[in-house]
This record gives sequence, structure tokens and C-alpha cells, in this order.
Amino acid sequence: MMMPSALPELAARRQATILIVDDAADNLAVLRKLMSQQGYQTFVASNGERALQIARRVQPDLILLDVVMPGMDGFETCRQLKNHAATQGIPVVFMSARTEADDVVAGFDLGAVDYISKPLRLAEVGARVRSQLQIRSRSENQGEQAERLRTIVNNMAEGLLIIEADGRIQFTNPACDKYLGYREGELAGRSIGELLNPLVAREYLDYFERYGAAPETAHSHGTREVIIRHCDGRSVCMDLTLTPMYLRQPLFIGLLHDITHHKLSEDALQRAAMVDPLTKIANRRHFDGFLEKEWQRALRSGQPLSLVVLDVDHFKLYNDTLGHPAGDACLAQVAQAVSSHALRPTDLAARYGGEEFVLLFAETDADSAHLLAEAIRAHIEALQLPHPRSPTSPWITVSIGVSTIHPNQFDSTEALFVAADRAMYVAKEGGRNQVRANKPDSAALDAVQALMG
Ligand SMILES: Nc1nc2c(ncn2[C@@H]2O[C@H](COP(=O)(O)OP(=O)(O)OP(=O)(O)O)[C@@H](O)[C@H]2O)c(=O)[nH]1
Repeated sequence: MMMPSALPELAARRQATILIVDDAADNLAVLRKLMSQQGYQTFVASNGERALQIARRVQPDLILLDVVMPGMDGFETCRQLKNHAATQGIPVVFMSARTEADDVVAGFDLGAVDYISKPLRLAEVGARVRSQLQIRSRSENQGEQAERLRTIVNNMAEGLLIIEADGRIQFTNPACDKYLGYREGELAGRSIGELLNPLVAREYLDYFERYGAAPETAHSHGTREVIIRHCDGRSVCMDLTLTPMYLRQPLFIGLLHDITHHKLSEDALQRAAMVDPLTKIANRRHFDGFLEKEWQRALRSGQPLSLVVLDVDHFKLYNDTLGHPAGDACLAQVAQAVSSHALRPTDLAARYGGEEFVLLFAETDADSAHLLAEAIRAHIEALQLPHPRSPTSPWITVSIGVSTIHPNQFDSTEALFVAADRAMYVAKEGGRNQVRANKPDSAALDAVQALMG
């Protein structure tokens, strides 16, 4: 009775097909019987030509090939098998009474995998066939696995890089080449440093070096967002995951995932969160953050900081006369005029709420700020936006308050705001359509804070 553990081997053997080639009919009969007993499917041929035909048609797993045959001998048959794409991978085992070293060497040189001497010892033939079939099945499995891996690597959406410990790129897959705009194989041999900014590259190269020197300490570098240089010079934003691996040498497997699109929409969202939707200039939140940064910078540099607060005159009346939509359009035009005066990177114009606008002029003293505020006032008046019922002017006008400070650690941005607001109210009380300035004063701030509870 067959032991259960032997079943898979039998099943594997049954599938194997052997072509036996010999001009001696009794040899053929003996070998066929032996192979059948071993569970193989057999085909026989009594000459080389017939053997070639059968081999091409049935693609046997192994060919037992007699060397000495009339007409085409075994060596020539083997040569032709190896010359034909359909049959060149089939292992050939020679059988011959010619066992001189030269004959055996010639057989192996032709590509045979084994050489069995005649007269045949059947048990030995069986063992050699079994051994060759095992080798073939193992190498077929390995080939299939390698092919499967190749297909995955070539078709995966993530970019794959194999990097050596000195930062040299050993391999990139098609997705990586496509992400970065290179042709196949073009990145191999280059350093990862060519793709990253120098600081990030240094960090990675240090990490590679540490692991290269002590592979047992390897740890994953995790996933991080990096800016990678595209072949055309553009910067692209990618998630890079690096995993160390020891394959005869320390290597790093890098996985790249393109996040440029996420990044763009993230940036767009961030920008949107900083912009006033009606006027398209900075909103209050953005302004407050900007003021805080410039305030800190002014604290360090000792440079003056000027704040301009601007309020549209009789705007309620404007809305009541021309309607809210006209009011909106008017605010948008005023905003564009206001922001056209914020020219330096350290200037910022914002809509602070309703019909009130603010401008920050860093590194700007009181006189310069006053001149700038006056230019803004004149600019808006010159727009000549009709305000039919304004008691001040036939056009839209603004009242402006300016305040300047050389901040020290005891000052606050609130004090600057209070001073500019007070100046703006003085401008309103003084007849509107004018600029007034005021110095920050902590007593005034205390009074305002006391009022606000
Ligand atoms: N159309 C429009 N009106 C707004 C907007 N935000 C605030 N307003 C209006 O702006 C007006 C501001 O009026 P007030 O603060 O009373 O002062 P004013 O009419 O501008 O008069 P003075 O400041 O004293 O010159 C209010 O009627 C608000 O409804 C807006 O986004 N669009």
C-alpha cells in the first residue's frame, strides 16, 4: 500500500513525460517499461529525425537519447534540439557504450545534462532520470517565481528603488522612472543625492553609512515626505519609505508614492483658509499670524512696525442707497486698491472685517507710514466710486488711522491696534476722508481692556 506522504511525489511524477530515443527496439521496450513503471508518460523514437518531430510536438520533460544511431546520430539530434527555441530547454540525457572521456565531454558540451553508459543498469537510469526531473522542476519553479516578481515590480503603481550603502542607485522600476521622468535604466549608477536637496540627501547618506557599517543595527527609516528633483528640473512631492535589507550586501529598498496632487489640493486649501472670499485679499486670520511673526522680528531687529487701519466712510448709507451687492463690489474694489500698496514681502494688506481693512508695514517709521496711508486715501478717492448720498464726498472715501511702534518685550500688538483704531476714529470725527496718526500708549490699552471687562 502507498504511504500517504509519497502521494504528491507520485502525482508529480505522473505528469512528467519522457521521450526515449534508441535505434535498438529491445532497448526502447525495456526503457519504456521502466519509465512507465516509474509513473512517467513515455514517447519513443527509433531515429533522430523522428525524435525531433516528437520533441517539438509534445515538449517532453526529458529526453533519453542514444548516441550511436544510423543516419542522424544522438549528438547531431541534440545539436538540433538545442538550436530550436521550442526544444532547447528540454534536458537531454545521453546513453552510450562510447564512454571515452572525449565522448562524454562532447556530450556535455552539446548541452546534455547527463551521460549514462551502456549497458544500462536500469536502477541507475531510473535514479538519474528522477534526479534530473527534480532539478528541472526546481529551476522551473524558481523561474516562475522570478517571473512573477518581475511582473509585480514592473506593474506596481509605486516607484521602487534599490539603493546601495554608498547611496548609488542599483535599480529602479518603470513606475519610478515614470515618476521622475527618466528612461529605463537611466537612474542606475547615479547617487540618490542627485535627486534630493543637499540637507535631506546628507541625512539619508548618513543613515545608509551607519547601517552599512553595522547591518545588525538596521532599522526602517519609515515613511517621510520628500521633495525629489524630476528629470526636467521640476520639484515633485513624494512619500518615500525606506527599508534596509541585507542581500549579500547592505541595500535599501525605497518605495516612492507620488503625492504632488494631494499636496496641491492641500496647498490650495491652506491658501483658501488665508484669503477673504469676497475681496480675495488676506483675511484676519492670516493677518494676525503675519503680524505676530513681524512683531517677533521687530523685537529682535529693533526696527519700527507701522499699522494702518482703514474704514470706508458712510458705508451703511452706501448699502442702503445702492444695495448690498453694490456694497460687495465696492468693497472688492477698495480692497484691490488697498492691497496694491503692500509691495514688499514684509507688507501685508487684509480685510479685517466688514468694511474695515488693515495694512502692516514692517521696518517702516511713522513718517513713511503716514505718507503711505495718505497715498492709499488719495488712491481710493481717485477711483471715483459714486456714493450719491455721502455727506463727505460724491465718491467713496476712507478714514485712516496709523500707529507706529518700536516693540519691546513689554509692548503688545493689542496696544498697536488700539492706537491705530483711535487714530481712525479721530479721522472720522475730524470730517472723514483723512489720515490721522497716534502713538501706542499703554494707558489707552488699559482703558480699553477695562471697558471690555
Ligand atoms: N455690502 C456689504 N456691506 C457690509 C459688509 N460688511 C459690513 N457691511 C456693512 O458696512 C456697514 C458699516 O456701517 P457702520 O459701521 O455703521 O459705519 P459706516 O456706515 O461705514 O459709517 P462710518 O464708519 O461712520 O463712516 C454696515 O451697514 C454693514 O452692514 C459686506 O461684506 N458687504
